[in-house]
Amino acid sequence: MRAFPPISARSSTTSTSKQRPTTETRSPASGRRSSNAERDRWNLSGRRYSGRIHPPSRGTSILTLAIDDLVKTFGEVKAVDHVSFEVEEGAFVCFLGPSGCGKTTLLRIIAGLEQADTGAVRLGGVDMSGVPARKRNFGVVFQSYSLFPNMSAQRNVGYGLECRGWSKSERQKRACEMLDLVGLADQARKLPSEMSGGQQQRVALARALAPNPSLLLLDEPLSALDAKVRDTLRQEIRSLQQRLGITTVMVTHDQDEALAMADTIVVLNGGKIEQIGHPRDLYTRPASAFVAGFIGHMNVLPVTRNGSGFHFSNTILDVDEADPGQGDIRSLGIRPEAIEVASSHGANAPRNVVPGEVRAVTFLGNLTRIEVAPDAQKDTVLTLELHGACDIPKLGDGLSLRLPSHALKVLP
Ligand SMILES: Nc1ncnc2c1ncn2[C@@H]1O[C@H](COP(=O)(O)OP(=O)(O)OP(=O)(O)O)[C@@H](O)[C@H]1O
Repeated sequence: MRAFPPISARSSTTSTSKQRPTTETRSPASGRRSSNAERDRWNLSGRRYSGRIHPPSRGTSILTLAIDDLVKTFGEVKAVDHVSFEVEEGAFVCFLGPSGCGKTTLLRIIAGLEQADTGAVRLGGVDMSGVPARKRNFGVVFQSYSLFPNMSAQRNVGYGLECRGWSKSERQKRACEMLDLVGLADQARKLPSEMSGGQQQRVALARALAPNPSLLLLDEPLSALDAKVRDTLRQEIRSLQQRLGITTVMVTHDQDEALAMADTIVVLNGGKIEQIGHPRDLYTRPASAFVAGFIGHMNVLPVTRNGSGFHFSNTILDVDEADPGQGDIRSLGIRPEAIEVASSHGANAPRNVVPGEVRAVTFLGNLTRIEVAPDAQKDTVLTLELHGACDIPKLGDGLSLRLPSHALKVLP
């Protein structure tokens, strides 16, 4: 696997190497390591691909995407508010955040479909500000597949190549290659109306990849699809992106999608970056209560603090976290899967044990989610998850919860 991280916050060290990063992938067929050329010949479903996908002709330079202090306002709304970061070539980056946080505006500025008020977008050190969208050689896939309804899948894929000067035979050959790549070789003559949503989005992806773009931009490409298709296509897009080594930026408001697909997630809130990091780091070390609540579920415990430690609901909580600091700490966080069931206790529960009452039990197949209202603080419901075959409590049961000191996080 390629060394990580592929993206760096502006303040961190940027890559100055001129060598293309080496990506090592294993052939799904043989399990052995593949060369770049070989890697190009698998299609979306991981099957051998019969044609040839030419890697983008970028020489040996690294095409780092640099977002430099971008600002975009619409009237009173600051959609993008001094955003800066860098994406190294070959990375898969997700913009994640609630509705209206500026994800799409940021992506559209990168694509050249929106003009920033100030700041710059650079690719491989070249300022793209004056370059119109159609000349940027970026592939873009939108939520609404945006296919021409009167054109076959093959013509849709080849369409963008015409204005790039490809001959008819080259276009046809390329379109067939690309449809093969996305597992639709046998659907080339179908109209979009004769295809499923998932197939149409594969055609849109094939069209975006056809001109060998230097950057792939995906704007909620899976949100119109049903859950099962979305899940399959999610894995296929990620696997294809890794095989082609194409730098990809995807907008999503679906945290599961971002966690499953991205090398790096940029969490946005109100036009600003809340945190940038590897999905695991965001989950285990959220930089703010906002990130903690947005990436997975986090139980937030309002606490007071005195000499003996943190106090929550008549319980003293020990926290391992190194030097939680002397600042004004008002809340601690703990993930549902980190909470354990303790043996029953009355009012004099030991440290880190919170007695309560079961308020909700939800069976979710592989796990059961339980909500517990602490006896001494009934308005702060704690959620925990029980896996496998274990005694599942019933509504109204008394249940004591252990909040391990190592799992409690100080929330800034
Ligand atoms: N063309 C526009 N004119 C006016 N306001 C706009 C325009 N485009 C976006 N906005 C505003 O800018 C802010 C950011 O919008 P944007 O579409 O980038 O958010 P988003 O995070 O992609 O949201 P969603 O997930 O709902 O698509 C919002 O307040 C939105 O209303």
